Amino acid sequence: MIEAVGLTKRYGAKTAVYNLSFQVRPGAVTGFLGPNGSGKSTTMRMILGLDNPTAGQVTIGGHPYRRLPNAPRQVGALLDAKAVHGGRHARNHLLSLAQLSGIPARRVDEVLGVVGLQEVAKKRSKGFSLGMGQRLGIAAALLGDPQVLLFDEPINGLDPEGILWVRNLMKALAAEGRTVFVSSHLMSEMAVTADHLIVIGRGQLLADMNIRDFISANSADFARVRTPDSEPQQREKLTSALTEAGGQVLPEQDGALRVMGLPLPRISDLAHDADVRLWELSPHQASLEEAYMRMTQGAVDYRSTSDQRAGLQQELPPGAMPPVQVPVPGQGQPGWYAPPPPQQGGQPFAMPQGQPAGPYGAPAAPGGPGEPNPYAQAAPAPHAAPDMTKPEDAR
Ligand SMILES: Nc1ncnc2c1ncn2[C@@H]1O[C@H](COP(=O)(O)OP(=O)(O)OP(=O)(O)O)[C@@H](O)[C@H]1O
Repeated sequence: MIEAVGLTKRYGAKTAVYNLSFQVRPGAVTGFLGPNGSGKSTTMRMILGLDNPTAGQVTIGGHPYRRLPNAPRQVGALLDAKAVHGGRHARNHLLSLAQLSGIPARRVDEVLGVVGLQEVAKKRSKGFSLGMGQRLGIAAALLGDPQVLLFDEPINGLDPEGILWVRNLMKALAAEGRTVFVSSHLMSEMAVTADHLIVIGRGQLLADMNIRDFISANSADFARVRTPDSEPQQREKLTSALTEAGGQVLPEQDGALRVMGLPLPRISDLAHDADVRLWELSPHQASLEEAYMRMTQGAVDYRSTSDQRAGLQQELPPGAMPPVQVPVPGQGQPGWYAPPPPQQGGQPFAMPQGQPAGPYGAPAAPGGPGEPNPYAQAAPAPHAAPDMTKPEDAR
């Protein structure tokens, strides 16, 4: 198990991680999510003893990484797939790592088989594609057959087959009782890989919960309603009727309506009363991506603005209408993924039970690192898969 308590890291004036406390348990894939620059890599580096915490501590099996006996046999990690001596053959790279940790050479050939790089084992890694580099990094992580595995963005650059392979590998490792901690930005992938989620924003804990609970706590169920495409006035009429009845109505990109706050039979009755025909009326639950966007929208450091193409717009011919601006999720529309929170007038983020609220809904810092919270004034806010860890002939 990995356990962080009050973990804080500052780089000069920059607080990368603040008062982070969590546990990563064995036997599950734990996803580590957060916007760009939220402190995921810094946290992983501190877990692996590559950075010293400014305050707090993090242990693996009760010991800080640097005091773990024979750490490379207990903990494997993929942090930066590019951190490889490019002039070395893939096999030699793994051999040198194995020798440093007293791992027999035959294990190198095993892990090359597991990650599918046998054919290129004698090729220099500087000629490797991004995906091949990721596979080599994963091979290095598996070398010591460790009980604890950390992967920072393991599917970066992988093709669909590679992504599926990593997904099955993570699940298989967890099903063997290992601790698997994996960061990713690909929500659709996390939704099908992780059992548990730890979400951070601006270095602070936003959520630590089972993936199903996370989605239901951070998303409002809604109905998708569609009126005939050729009759926009029907859509407007229905929007007014639903809004008057207390529903919240948002346009979907494909012309349908997203309706919250009204049950499906009531929407049907209101449409009938307004003499509006429906082409679609369906229940919908938000995806992990939507739940995640809702939770992290107050903790994003880098936001895009819409491209005005100043001076580059072609003048419209006389009488021509400008094109209709279709809303694009995440672009200049902070509320797109974030309809009103499920709890009326409540805290927009799911809170770990029984903890007082800190900024962004993160737990406050009870007795934390003993310093003021640097963000206090900040912006508003398994079924067992086949054993993929062994070469096919050994399964
Ligand atoms: N060595 C360093 N010196 C100064 N600032 C740093 C250093 N390492 C990280 N930071 C800063 O700390 C913050 C957290 O960075 P970190 O790389 O941990 O985020 P991340 O969640 O892994 O981001 P991403 O998803 O983009 O990889 C960022 O603002 C980053 O600029």
